[in-house]
Amino acid sequence: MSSRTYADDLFPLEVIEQGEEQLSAGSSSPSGTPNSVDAANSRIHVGWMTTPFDVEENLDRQVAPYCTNLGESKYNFVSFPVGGVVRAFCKPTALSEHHPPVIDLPDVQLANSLWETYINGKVSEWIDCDSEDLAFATLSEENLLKELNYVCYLGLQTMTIELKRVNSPRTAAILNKWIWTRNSRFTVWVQLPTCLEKCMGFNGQTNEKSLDLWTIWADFRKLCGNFSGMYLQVALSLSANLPNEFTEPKLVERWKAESIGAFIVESDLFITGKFGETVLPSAHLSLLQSLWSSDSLRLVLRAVNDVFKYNKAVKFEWSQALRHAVRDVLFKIQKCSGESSTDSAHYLNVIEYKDVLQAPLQPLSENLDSGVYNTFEQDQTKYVVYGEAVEGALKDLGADGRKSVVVYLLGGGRGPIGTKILRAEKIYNSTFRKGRDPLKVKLYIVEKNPNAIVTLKYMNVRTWKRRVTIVESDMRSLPRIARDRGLEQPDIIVSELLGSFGDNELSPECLDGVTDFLKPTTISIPQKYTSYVVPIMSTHLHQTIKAQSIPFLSRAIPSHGRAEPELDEDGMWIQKYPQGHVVNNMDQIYVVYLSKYIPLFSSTKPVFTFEHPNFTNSSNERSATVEFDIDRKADLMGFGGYFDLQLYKNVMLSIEPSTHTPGMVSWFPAVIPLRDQLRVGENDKIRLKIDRKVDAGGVWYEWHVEQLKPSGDVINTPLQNPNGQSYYMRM
Ligand SMILES: C[S@@+](CC[C@H](N)C(=O)[O-])C[C@H]1O[C@@H](n2cnc3c(N)ncnc32)[C@H](O)[C@@H]1O
Repeated sequence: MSSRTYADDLFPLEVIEQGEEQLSAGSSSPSGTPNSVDAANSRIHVGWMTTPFDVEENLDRQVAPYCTNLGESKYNFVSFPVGGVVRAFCKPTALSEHHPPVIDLPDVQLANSLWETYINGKVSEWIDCDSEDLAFATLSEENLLKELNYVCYLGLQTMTIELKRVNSPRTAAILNKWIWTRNSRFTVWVQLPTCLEKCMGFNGQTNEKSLDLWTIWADFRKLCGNFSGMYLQVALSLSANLPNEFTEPKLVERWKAESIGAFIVESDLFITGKFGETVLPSAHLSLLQSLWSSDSLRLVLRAVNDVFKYNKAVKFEWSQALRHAVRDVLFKIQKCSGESSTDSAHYLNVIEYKDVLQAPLQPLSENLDSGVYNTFEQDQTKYVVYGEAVEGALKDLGADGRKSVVVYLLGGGRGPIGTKILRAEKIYNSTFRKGRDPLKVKLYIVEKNPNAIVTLKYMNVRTWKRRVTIVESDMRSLPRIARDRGLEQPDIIVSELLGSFGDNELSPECLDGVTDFLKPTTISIPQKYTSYVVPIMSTHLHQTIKAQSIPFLSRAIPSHGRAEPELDEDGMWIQKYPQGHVVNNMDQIYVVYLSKYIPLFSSTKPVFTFEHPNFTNSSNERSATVEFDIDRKADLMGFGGYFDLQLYKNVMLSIEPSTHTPGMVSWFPAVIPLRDQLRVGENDKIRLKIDRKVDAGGVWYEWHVEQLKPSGDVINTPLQNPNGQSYYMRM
């Protein structure tokens, strides 16, 4: 017995090497680097779609040698009819008395693991559940179910079904029921042409003028209940003529917010490049490259004639041309964006957080743990800029020659900003006092987390030479404590109590609590912060938020809403969700390192602004209406939320995309979801109406969207998070 495996037999490692050099022409990547030809061969998976041109006698029983042949031409998998080629390619007209050939693709010809890994099951071409011929539609439905069952029987991981029509409600109904109710998971690739003329039912009438392929797909996935993009994906089949929606960037972009599983490329698309190599035309190449978001996407070659049936070399050229088209894409994106290049980003490994939902911290009502503080502290950028702000304030105050400045750090955590304040004193003295009459900073650190106080005391002895007065207290009690203990009033208060949406960690409420203790001249660092929003599209995020569920043993973990867990009649603790779990999921604000999304407007717009000190004691309740013009058909999932922070004068920190502080990873964007995706159209106006409400126990946002159609029609989405039932920031 040799040590060869089944897989080696099917897809041998020995491959035809001619053409490699030619294919690499123009590439600067040395062989052996992550994007070398060899690496690309194993990293980028190209499949072969079986068509009637492949059919040979007994092919349905010769799957193993057939795959081996394709493996020699560097195809990693095959999209093969799940019922076999005899059944798949029979003409609908030839279906004698509505009896199609039976499924006849014996399983034992391949090991189970090979079906799983190497075969994508293709639904028979003649199946058309939405045919106008109702008897044929019914026959198709029955047979689609048989093939879905056979996909499960073979244990395939992926299958492909072609979307043939502008409207496919019956096909969607079958799939919708299947994916939601069957306890067998495989990924469905919905094959969609990139030209409307290929869709049955399209006749170019005026009422279809606004129809596009994105809408056909978006309607179909909606009919499938927007099932998880892990299991329901679109496979774009690139056609020779690409309509506007696949060339105009703002329309192409929408696909970045969808779950794409594969690209199907027809063999007649290839042209000869300037070195005589096989390449894709530039429009197709740029479409493919702009949507190539991950090397786990699949490419599938579909031959459109049998001219090259026995020509392995040409098949090989096609597969390599496809790999070549995308092999450097991610490498270049990472290089351009400098992703993960900063020390902070590297340490935090931000890439791992892509599209992961995080609940915003509530550092006021909950005590942070050491690990969370440690994570904050990796982002040196934030602390450096805080240090610069304090230097600016010391310079201004110190200009009158005073000998001391009283600084309170409010919410000190483990003290990193304290260290920056003392360093600012040193820098100020060496720059402006030159060793004469040095300015002394009297530093107080106020912190309400008793655990962090342990660290602060340790830091005081070890690092700050006992220069710091540590006050273990909620800062809102500081005026009273200061009176009792005779503490001096601050010249400067420094705090960092900000969340991804600015005020959502209750900085305004905390800082208002110390106002009585301030001098009229006290400087607050920060002086001001503003939140911003932009409408976003992301089917993936919508699905992810909706799909969150609570395991039994977590049933009493407190929600983020107003209600608290209670002891149930059965003696077990439980957190109740009278509003329903899905509403609870959708009515919260999340923190997300956004990746699979697109903004639907060119810039953000401001929402709420807070200034400190708030000597006039003005209310922290807010109400804002933020309006955006929509320039394309899209599904609005909600809003990306950001903030910027004016620390002192022109010293700023920002996560607002156009002014983002370089290298700072302390805050990922906030996401304010809508309960359902809202279909918006070109020239619609959407208005986010958002309130910040405050009561004795806490703060919450309520929001909804008003959609104004060009016709004058107005659609209102339901009010979200009424009374803070799902998201309530406790004081
Ligand atoms: C976001 S953390 C920042 C910690 C630290 N300044 C840093 O930048 O690493 C906010 C800190 O403020 C503390 N905090 C929040 N509200 C407070 C309050 N009302 N009084 C005192 N400390 C508070 C929290 O316990 C936490 O340590």
